[in-house]
Amino acid sequence: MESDSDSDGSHISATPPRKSTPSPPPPPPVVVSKKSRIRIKPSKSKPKPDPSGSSKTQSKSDPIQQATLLSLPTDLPFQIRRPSDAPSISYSIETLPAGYFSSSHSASFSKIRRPLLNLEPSEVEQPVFTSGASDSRAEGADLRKRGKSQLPNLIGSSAPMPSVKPRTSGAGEGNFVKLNMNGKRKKFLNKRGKFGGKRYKSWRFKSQREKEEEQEEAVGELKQRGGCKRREIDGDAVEEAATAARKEPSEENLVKLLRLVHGYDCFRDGQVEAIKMVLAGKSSVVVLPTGAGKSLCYQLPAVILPGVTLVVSPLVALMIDQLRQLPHVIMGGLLSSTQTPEEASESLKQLRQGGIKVLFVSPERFLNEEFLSTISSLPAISLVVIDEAHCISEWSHNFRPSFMRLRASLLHKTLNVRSVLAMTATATTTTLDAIMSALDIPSTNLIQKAQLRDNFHLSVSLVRNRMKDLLNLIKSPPFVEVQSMIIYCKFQYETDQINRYLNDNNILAKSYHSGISAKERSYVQELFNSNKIRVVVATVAFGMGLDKRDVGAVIHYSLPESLEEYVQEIGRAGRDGRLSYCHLFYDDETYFKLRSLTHSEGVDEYAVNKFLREVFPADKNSCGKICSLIKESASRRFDMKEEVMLTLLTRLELGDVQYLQLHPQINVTGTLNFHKSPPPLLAQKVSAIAVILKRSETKHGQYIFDIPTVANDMGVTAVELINQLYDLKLMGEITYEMKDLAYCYRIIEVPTDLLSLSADITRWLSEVENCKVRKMDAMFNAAYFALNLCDTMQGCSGANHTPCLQRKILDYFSGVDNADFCKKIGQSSPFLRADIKVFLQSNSQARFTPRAVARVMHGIASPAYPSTAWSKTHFWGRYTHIDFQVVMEAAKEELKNFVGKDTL
Ligand SMILES: Nc1ncnc2c1ncn2[C@@H]1O[C@H](COP(=O)(O)OP(=O)(O)OP(=O)(O)O)[C@@H](O)[C@H]1O
Repeated sequence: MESDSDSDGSHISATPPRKSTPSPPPPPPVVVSKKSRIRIKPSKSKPKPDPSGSSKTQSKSDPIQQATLLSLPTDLPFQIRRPSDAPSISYSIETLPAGYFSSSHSASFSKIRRPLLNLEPSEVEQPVFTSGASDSRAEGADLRKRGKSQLPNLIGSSAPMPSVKPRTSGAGEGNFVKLNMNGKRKKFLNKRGKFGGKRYKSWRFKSQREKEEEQEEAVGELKQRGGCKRREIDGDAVEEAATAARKEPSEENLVKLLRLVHGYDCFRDGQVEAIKMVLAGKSSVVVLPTGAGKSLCYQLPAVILPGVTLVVSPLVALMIDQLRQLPHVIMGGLLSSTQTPEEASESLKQLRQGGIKVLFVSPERFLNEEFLSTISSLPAISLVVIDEAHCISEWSHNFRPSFMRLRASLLHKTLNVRSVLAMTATATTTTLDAIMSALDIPSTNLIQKAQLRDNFHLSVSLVRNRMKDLLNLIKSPPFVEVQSMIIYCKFQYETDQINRYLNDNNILAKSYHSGISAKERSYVQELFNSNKIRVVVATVAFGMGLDKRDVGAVIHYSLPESLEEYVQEIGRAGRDGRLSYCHLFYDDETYFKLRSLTHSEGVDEYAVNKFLREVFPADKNSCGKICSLIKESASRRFDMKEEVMLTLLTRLELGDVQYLQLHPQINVTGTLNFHKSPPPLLAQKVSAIAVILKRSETKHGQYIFDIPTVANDMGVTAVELINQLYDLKLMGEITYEMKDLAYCYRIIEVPTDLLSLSADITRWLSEVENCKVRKMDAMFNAAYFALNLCDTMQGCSGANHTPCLQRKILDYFSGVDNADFCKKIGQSSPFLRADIKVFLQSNSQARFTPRAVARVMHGIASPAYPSTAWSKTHFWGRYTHIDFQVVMEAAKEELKNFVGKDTL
């Protein structure tokens, strides 16, 4: 999810020849300027290159796309209406006829309304506040067409678990289109006539292009669902069964409800336990394997419990998928940063009015005052679900600082939440401890099953000629029989290369990574789901939450960064319970590169201290002030990735002492034009304008100002100021633009001893960095062990390494540390010091820290030393095989010796 290996690191080249090259340009000066925190002058923004590259042209001439579009049904069951006199908000609500469900206990069954959200599934929810003034929204996905498959219960032991069925050629059942349950044909009701199909309630004119995109997306959704019709649901029966289960949550009553709501016959392993725990109001952690059906553990309670269920998810795309997968009796909603403020307000309004039963939110929402006050004013939050709960822990493979906000104190005390359900498929014992302590969940409330399904056939091989090896693998049994497969790569450029290579070899494939547009990504997913392509070649960006049941194989073209990542990714295969094949290619070189990348977020005490000095102004009276840190420029100044800065700020907010309070990210540089009243006249009426006139610079008749500065003067929050400006804009008085996305915060307490605070934080960050390295080593060692050291008596044979890999994975999750048997990484090199010396001499105009030098030697780009400039040096990536700490130590020594240099 968060891993930058999707985008970073693709620059890493093989060790270049030793020859002298021209010196790269010096990095930006590493001088801290206080002015940089509050910027008045707008910086010239360069047009950004289209990350999708030529994807648009490509998709137009794409034969698969053309074929798909040509075969579109002409009688699609939806209409698109857009009145011309519409304000610029856009959402759509589906309303079932009143009385479709009669409910006495809550609004949840009275009608089913499904908001159509105008949003793009971006990779990660960004905690951003965007002004309505400058919004342009991507097209929405139709979230209503969610045909629910009715499938045999194939995974889990409480349910009848068939012996793992082998995958036969063409056995792909397709996704989502299973309609047969218990051998009986279920009735499906086409709601088209009844509900008038899809009704877009949209009050804004959209461009022709937008309309086309919207149609394509809706069609995609329909196709993704395989044109599946809805199951008829008897609302009264659901209501009756829910009431019975509320009164007596026996397994019998729960199964009755399960049949009605989900169409399944029995629960899978762990589900009943989890559901009973939730219904008893006990907070719990559920650790079940991928594809085991964790979502059902909150979906069914949501039908039974009277209040709202909040589901916190790390990815917007994941939230959208989960919203789609909600059973039809549950009214779902979503709050994400991709919505306009109006859309978000509409969701909150619906929430307040009882129109939403399950709300998907990003953890960043817990920064938003309006959201928090709405939540705390609700009569009842029955349940908060934390999906992918490992994100809470810095010891997981996917730590999200924003998840730190979800602590027991906030959830229980401030928001009065009844119980919390934390769910994950991949948590080590250390991660689990961290989750349980953050959420205050007793160990008795842990529901944990084996973290690996038993329908995987795992194999490993050493890379010789990677592309050819891959092709041979796909063309030989059992992979040649597999209808639907995913190939995971580390770098975006690899996915594109392999995609071309496979298509050249008559294998229908598409690549998927965060560098292509959201629209194209969902298009690829749609082609895959409808079995129009056989292979998706993807980075880590593809996968989480992906529930295509008939994926029969996952191939790792390069090593994952941790066993958690490996387990998550192979977990996309075999979700139909059949045997699925997972092959891993590995080699030392990739391991070295990836191990280097685990150091890309490391920082030194020096940088942390510099950061803290800028976060906390020298001004003694700064408590209570709103400050901001412009992300892009600060990232370069401190040579810190944006995520690292956010981690630091979150720690300053949520650590032992609360030094600051984070606010939503906003663009902090405003440029204002007056249109009706003369500025001084308007200033007499509106205090915001008076302050802006006082605090702004004028340039070409425009007023340029810093939003936090004006907000501080007015004694309001930045968001309140923006709302005032927005009102003036609607009145035609002004127009404005905002830029320079920044972290915003209010200072609560200025630390007295910055030095020791820096030392503490740095120690913590370096433990996190080491933890990542250990994860990488454990992954490599498991593969190495399977191939080289495995005791074949344990059941491994030939290409089958299932028994030993399974054991390694389970040991790893249960905390058995057996990763130390293979030490591939070098601890010394005779030429290292000499090379560093030459490097420093040939770049004498630049300033370095030991870490900056080690990064160059390891081929790791950083904000102040970008690969565009530094990968040209022939030392770039030359020492990936030597431990990063060893290189850093050597750099420290050389910097000390380097006469005339600031050794830092
Ligand atoms: N009791 C059940 N019987 C049959 N199918 C079930 C049952 N429970 C869940 N499923 C189905 O199993 C599939 C996987 O469920 P879900 O997406 O909740 O898995 P998950 O545990 O969240 O997996 P991941 O961690 O990989 O996201 C879904 O299609 C779901 O409908």
